[in-house]
Amino acid sequence: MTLKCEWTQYLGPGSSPGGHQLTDWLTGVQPLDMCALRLINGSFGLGTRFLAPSSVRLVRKTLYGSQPSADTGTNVTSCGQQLEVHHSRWPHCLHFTYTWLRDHCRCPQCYDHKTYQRKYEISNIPLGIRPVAVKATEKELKVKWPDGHESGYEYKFLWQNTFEGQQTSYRMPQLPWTTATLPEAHQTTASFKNLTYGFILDKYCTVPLGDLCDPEKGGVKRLIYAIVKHGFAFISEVPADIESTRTAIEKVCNIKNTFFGDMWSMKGTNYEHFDSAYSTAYIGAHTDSTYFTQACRIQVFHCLQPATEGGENLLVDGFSIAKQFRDKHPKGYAFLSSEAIPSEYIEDGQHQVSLDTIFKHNPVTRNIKQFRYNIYDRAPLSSLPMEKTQDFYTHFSNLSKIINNPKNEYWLKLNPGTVLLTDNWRLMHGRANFTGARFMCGCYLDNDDFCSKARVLEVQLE
Ligand SMILES: C[N+](C)(C)CCCC[C@H](N)C(=O)O
Ligand SMILES: O=C(O)CCC(=O)C(=O)O
Repeated sequence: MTLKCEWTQYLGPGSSPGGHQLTDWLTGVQPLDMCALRLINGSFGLGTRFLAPSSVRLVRKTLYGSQPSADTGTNVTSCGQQLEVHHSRWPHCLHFTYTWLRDHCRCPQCYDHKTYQRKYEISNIPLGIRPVAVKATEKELKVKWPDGHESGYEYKFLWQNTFEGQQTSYRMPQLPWTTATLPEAHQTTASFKNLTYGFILDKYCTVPLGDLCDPEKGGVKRLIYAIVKHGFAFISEVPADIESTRTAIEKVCNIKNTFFGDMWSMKGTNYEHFDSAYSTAYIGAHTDSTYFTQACRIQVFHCLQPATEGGENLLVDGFSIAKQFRDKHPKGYAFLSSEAIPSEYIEDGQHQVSLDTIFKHNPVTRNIKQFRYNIYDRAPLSSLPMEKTQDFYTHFSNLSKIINNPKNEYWLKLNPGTVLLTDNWRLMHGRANFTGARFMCGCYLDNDDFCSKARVLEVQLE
C-alpha cells in the first residue's frame, strides 16, 4: 500500500531559513507505487506526489525534523543546497546538487539526442543556481530554473548516472580462478603432468562459430560474458586457416593492427619478428604489449597445426595472482601498484616503450583494472632511484614465485578448429617449448573497441 500526498504549490526563493509552511500535504491513501520526493531545502513547492509508506515516514521526519513546529508540524528542515530524491524502486535515496542537475539537463537546447553530445558552454551556468520549482511526476523529476528554462530527468537516468547510484549497480562478476576453482570441465587438463591432448570444451566458455554468426543465438554476448567472467573463452568449429579465423573474430570486434600486422602467424622457425614468440623456446607466463601505452586487450590464438611434441599453452589468472600477492605481501602490492617500471620492444624500425605500474586500478572504484607482467620485455630499470631498487627486486621476485606456483597454472593443448581468446589485461599466457611444424595464428583486439562492443551488448563492465 502507498500513500498519496498533496503538497501546496507555494515557496519561492528568499523565504526564511529553517523551513516553510506546507499545508494539506497528506490528503489520502492510494494503492500506487511511484516515486517519492523529499524536499530538503524547502525553498520551493511540489505538486501532487505519491509516496510509499517508508518515504512518508522519511518525509514526516524531515518535515517535523529536529525542530518540529508546535502548531502545524509542517516545517521543512533545511539541509543545504541540494535535493534528496527517493524512488520506490531505488534501494536508497539520492542527493543532487542544483549545479549537477542544471549540468545534466537533457532538453534539446542543452543536449543533442541525435549525436548524444552536450550543446552548451559550462561557464554560462551560474554555480550558485537554484531552481524556482521542482515537481516529481510519475515519469520524471521536473525542475524549473530562474531564467524560465525547464529540465526533466527520468528516474532511470538519475540512478544510472550518479556516483551513488552506480555504487549498487550490477557489474558482471569477474571470478578470479586457480586450477582448483576453474570451471569443472577444465580441471581434467589443469595439470601439466595429466595433460589430456585435446582439452574438454565446456559450455560456459565455448561458443560454436555458428552461434556468433546468428544474432538470434546471442553467441557474441555469451563469448564476451565468459571472457569478462573467467578471463578467457573459446570459439569452436572454426575452419583451420587464417582467413576463417579473421572472419570469426570480426564477428566479435574489429581487429587491432599493430606492427605485427592485423592477423599474425608464428611458425617457430623464421623469426619473422625478433621476439621469442617466433622461436620454439619455452615462454613463461606473461602479458603481451607491456611496451604499448595501452596494452592490447584481447589476445587471440588459433593453433592451425600443433607441435609434434610440446607447444602446450599456459594460462594464469593475473587477478587471482594480485589477490594472493596482496594478501601475502601487502607492502609489495602497494609498491608495484605505485612505482612505474619501463618495458620495451626493439627490432628494426621499432623501439616501443611504455612506463607503467604492474597493477593498475580503476581510479574511482580502486578495483584492479589491469595486470601487466612480462619479465622478458622489461627495459633497463631506470625509473627507480638506486635506493629503491632492492625493494623492487624483493617484491618482484615474491610476485614471480606466486605466478610460478603450479596451483595457478592451467596448461592446455590448443588444436585446429578451436580459437582461444584471453583478456590480456587480466590473464597471462605462455607456452611449452616444442618440436615440429607448429603453426599458430591470431590477432589482438583493442581495449576501447572490445569494451564498446561489450557495452553495446549490455555486458556491464567494471
Ligand atoms: C602475439 N604475437 C606473436 C603477435 C606477438 C608476440 C609478442 C610477444 C611480446 N614479447 C609481447 O609480450 O608483447
Ligand atoms: O606460441 C604461443 O603459443 C604463444 C606465444 C606467446 O607467448 C605470445 O605470442 O605472446
